[in-house]
Amino acid sequence: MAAVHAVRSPTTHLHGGISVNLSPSNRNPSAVIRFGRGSSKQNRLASVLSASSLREGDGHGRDSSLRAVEVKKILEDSPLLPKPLSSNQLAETVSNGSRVRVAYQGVRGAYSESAAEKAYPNCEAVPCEEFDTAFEAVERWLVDRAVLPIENSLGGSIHRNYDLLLRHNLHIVGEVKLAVRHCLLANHGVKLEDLRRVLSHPQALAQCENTLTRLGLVREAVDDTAGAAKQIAFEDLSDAAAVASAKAAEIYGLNIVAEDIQDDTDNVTRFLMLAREPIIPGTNRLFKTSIVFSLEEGPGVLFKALAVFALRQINLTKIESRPLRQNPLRASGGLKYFDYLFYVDFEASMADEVAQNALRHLEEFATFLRVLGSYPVDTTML
Ligand SMILES: O=C(O)C(=O)C[C@]1(C(=O)O)C=C[C@@H](O)C=C1
Repeated sequence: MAAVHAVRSPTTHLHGGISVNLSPSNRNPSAVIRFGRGSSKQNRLASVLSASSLREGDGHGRDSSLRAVEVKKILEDSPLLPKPLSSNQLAETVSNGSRVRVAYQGVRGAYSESAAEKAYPNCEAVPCEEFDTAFEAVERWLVDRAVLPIENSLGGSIHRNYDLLLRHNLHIVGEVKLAVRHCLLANHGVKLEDLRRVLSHPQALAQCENTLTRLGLVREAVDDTAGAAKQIAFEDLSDAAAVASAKAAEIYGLNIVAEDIQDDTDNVTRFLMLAREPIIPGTNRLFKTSIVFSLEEGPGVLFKALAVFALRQINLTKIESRPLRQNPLRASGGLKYFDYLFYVDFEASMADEVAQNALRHLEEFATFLRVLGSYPVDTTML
């Protein structure tokens, strides 16, 4: 593989984007939560209720039953009262009914922006500089949701997001799969043979390994694919191209020099939808559950852990191990072992008794276990 240089993209902060100062003193949820004046419905309710309390004592007459009907109607219509939750709705709307604000990593034209729009049609997609920032933006109520990549069919896992899932307290409320079709973008007038360098997100560079090697281009890693396109355009580079989407070409006024340059036509990235609250798992559609656990050291312990699913015919769709950072090495019998966290996705809803039994069984020998979310499977790519 040709050399990869780490280069930070120029100004990855676009208008409307988030670059939060993450110091604790900056916790100010009032920046996004507004408490408006009472609505006309509230005022109507208040006057009906005060009229009824003023006339307490005559509460069995015709007047009072009319008032009861009126109060019931106002309450039913009121946006202030929580509506019964349905597991389908929970992933898609915010409680005040306004447009969902969804954080993603990158700048406009990034694949993550398209994933956010696929996950929450009609949302306001909010660009963030880092994955970490997107997590924090949800936690601090600056946005309602985050949509972040977790794995790609060619490049594998996005390890950073596995680690952040554990460090933060968000819940997985859904997944979305996006077909990723990479283009080689350059300034107008620049031909394929003029190119010496290629800029992109490391995952995107890895997904186009064969084409980039064939073209003999030196890889330069930047924060996101669209950021690479932006840099090519803003610096008017004539020896460099970006691996990015056709949408990025349109936004930054670049020419598509080559299309579908990924190593396989089936290039799919899976993104997680994250929220402050979990959704209530259902059994009305295909659900998946994501968990993370750690185990004691010993022969066959991982085999036993995975057997709790096999015994119950539960299909595993993903397993990933990551070093346990706070405690990466464990000493036992004079030896030092690496300590791991295991992330497992399985095809069952936490509403299913069989899934609950499997986790109860796993708890018997896991040293730590957390359910990251139980959410509907994205079946659009099946
Ligand atoms: O750089 C982008 O456009 C992104 O959205 C990031 C990202 C990733 O992190 O995997 C997302 C989808 C593609 O797999 C390539 C890059």
